[in-house]
Amino acid sequence: MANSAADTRSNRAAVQATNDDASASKLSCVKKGYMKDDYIHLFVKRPIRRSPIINRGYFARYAALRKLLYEFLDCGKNMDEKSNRKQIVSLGAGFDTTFFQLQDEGKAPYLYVELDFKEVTSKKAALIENSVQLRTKFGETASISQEKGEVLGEHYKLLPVDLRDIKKLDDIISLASIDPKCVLIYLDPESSRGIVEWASRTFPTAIFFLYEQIHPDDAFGQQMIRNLECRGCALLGIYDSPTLNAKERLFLDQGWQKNCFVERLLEGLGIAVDITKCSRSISTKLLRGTCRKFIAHLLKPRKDTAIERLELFDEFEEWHMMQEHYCVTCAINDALGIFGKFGFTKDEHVTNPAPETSL
Ligand SMILES: C[S@@+](CC[C@H](N)C(=O)[O-])C[C@H]1O[C@@H](n2cnc3c(N)ncnc32)[C@H](O)[C@@H]1O
Repeated sequence: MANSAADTRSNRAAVQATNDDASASKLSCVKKGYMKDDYIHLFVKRPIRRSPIINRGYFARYAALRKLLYEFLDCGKNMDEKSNRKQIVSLGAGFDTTFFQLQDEGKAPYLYVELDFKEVTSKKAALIENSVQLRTKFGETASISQEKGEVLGEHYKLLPVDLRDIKKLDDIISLASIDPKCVLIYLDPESSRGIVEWASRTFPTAIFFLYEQIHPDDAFGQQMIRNLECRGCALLGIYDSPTLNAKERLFLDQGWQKNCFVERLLEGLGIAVDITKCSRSISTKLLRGTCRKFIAHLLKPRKDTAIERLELFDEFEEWHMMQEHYCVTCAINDALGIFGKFGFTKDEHVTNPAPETSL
């Protein structure tokens, strides 16, 4: 679809505003104790308290990405330092603070590149420039330009680009000095064939991580689409790959290697439950158990936070339905053979349990 036609259906400003929404939701989670982030408050003008179900949804997304991110950073540890230089490219990075957190944890990759619309990167560059806490993360030699919407440090780059402009993406790769060898790319919320194909062609040793919506056609899905359209953010890609299979095809057809996996988070973790197979009272009990296991899986090995005790929560059916409409795609190109069995570990299975199962 031509950019201008896509822009009419999915308003550019509204799409950019999803970033403010994401940042406010993250801050809400941080304030409730779901996760730690010492920086996100610097990017939020008006803090909002989100409902428990939204907090949990955000936390799940954060925890899933974090789990795979750490796994990626740990891959190839037996290689020499130079051949194992990891790079992360965040497509539609918004005001994400992962880079700052990884630095504090001593886990920052060799290069971290963030891309977004210029309107967003300019605001981010301004916020970085005006905060000592953020500015000092990039070293003495870094240059920050609000006007260009750029931050250029030795190990971090923030650059403006419209992701639909594939030719520009190639220019960005050379501008950011990205070595195509080993890269983690993640994208949300909108994917397109062009970007998936471009990434596969450009990076022979890479993992593409994508977290996004599926099943636009059932009642919950239709409501989800309506809500986003009302805000001017049509999910332009969802009808093109509305199911797990279609999502897998999208990546395989665009050249990603076969060991790509696409899963609903619950299935990825081996804790999916088919609630149509149990009575209502049992299903509530099961869903509560699934919810608990879901969080426990995502939190491993962090055992210090009992997420369940943070907020009163009893919307298990709605939570389950919501999770059924999001999936994680991890597409892998492994020319260097370093990713092995990359992915979620499925060590606990509760699929279609017998009705008498107690949790
Ligand atoms: C929901 S926000 C997510 C921000 C961040 N990744 C996070 O998790 O907090 C989506 C971001 O994608 C950006 N985005 C969407 N379409 C884009 C495009 N065509 N080019 C550049 N950025 C885009 C938006 O501006 C927005 O900042």
